[in-house]
Amino acid sequence: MLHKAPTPHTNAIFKLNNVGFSIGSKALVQDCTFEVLQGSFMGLLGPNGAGKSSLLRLLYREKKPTAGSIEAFGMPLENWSRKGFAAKVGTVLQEKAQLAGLTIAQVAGLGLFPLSCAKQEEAERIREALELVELWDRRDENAGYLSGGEQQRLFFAQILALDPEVYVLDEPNNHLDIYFQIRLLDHIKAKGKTVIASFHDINLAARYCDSAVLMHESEMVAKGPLADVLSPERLKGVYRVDAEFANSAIAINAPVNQFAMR
Ligand SMILES: Nc1ncnc2c1ncn2[C@@H]1O[C@H](COP(=O)(O)OP(=O)(O)OP(=O)(O)O)[C@@H](O)[C@H]1O
Repeated sequence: MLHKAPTPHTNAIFKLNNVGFSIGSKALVQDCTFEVLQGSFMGLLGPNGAGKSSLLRLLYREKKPTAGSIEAFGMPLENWSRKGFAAKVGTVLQEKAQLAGLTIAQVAGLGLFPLSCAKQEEAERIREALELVELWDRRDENAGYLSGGEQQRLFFAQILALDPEVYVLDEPNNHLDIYFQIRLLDHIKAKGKTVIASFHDINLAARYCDSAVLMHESEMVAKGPLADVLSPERLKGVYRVDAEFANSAIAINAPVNQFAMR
């Protein structure tokens, strides 16, 4: 459990101070204290059910913390107007909206409302984003018929059309083939924007993240450079694998028998 006060940074985009989120008696997030610095690409790591999506939900304001506080751009998160916040912080989420009845181009433009830009600029943003995810030629098709990976590319197009200051990505590589995983995340990384993204693939995280927060059973158990966060002890205790993370890659020997660990 980490209870240290956050060190002051003038360029912190998000500042979390002992943040917690519970539903009834169940704690989904506990004692999270860290900062997301401007221009950093931060990975949110941890096994299934660790609390990664729940924490991201607090950052993009789908839920409110039940303990602690979050600041965004130097202001309490709850003080931001919906439109002001939506212009600065974009998301690609695990849960997918219902797309049936909307065209691919319409879905790509759904995130643009906070910009209030002219129709022509809107159209250009949508075109550029759909070309990038290679769905421009299919722009008039029903988005509801897209495959899982194609839908994920469309959600990338949505955030890329907006191109916010902060990208909040919940398992961005979900459903994507290896080409699009690399193409889309390379593109976002090259922008130099602030990114906080949850990952299951540690090697993919290593390619992009300059820092990481590791969660386990709803608590933050480590933060810092990825290589420090993913020590062999933590890989064993948190991920339950006998493995070593070195030279930006993970070498897994074997899963750890949880009964043998007790
Ligand atoms: N509405 C809810 N009510 C009760 N428990 C919930 C609710 N939503 C999530 N949980 C539980 O909270 C825990 C954390 O879930 P969360 O989705 O944040 O984990 P995660 O780290 O993103 O997992 P994964 O890697 O499997 O996507 C899980 O045990 C989940 O079952």
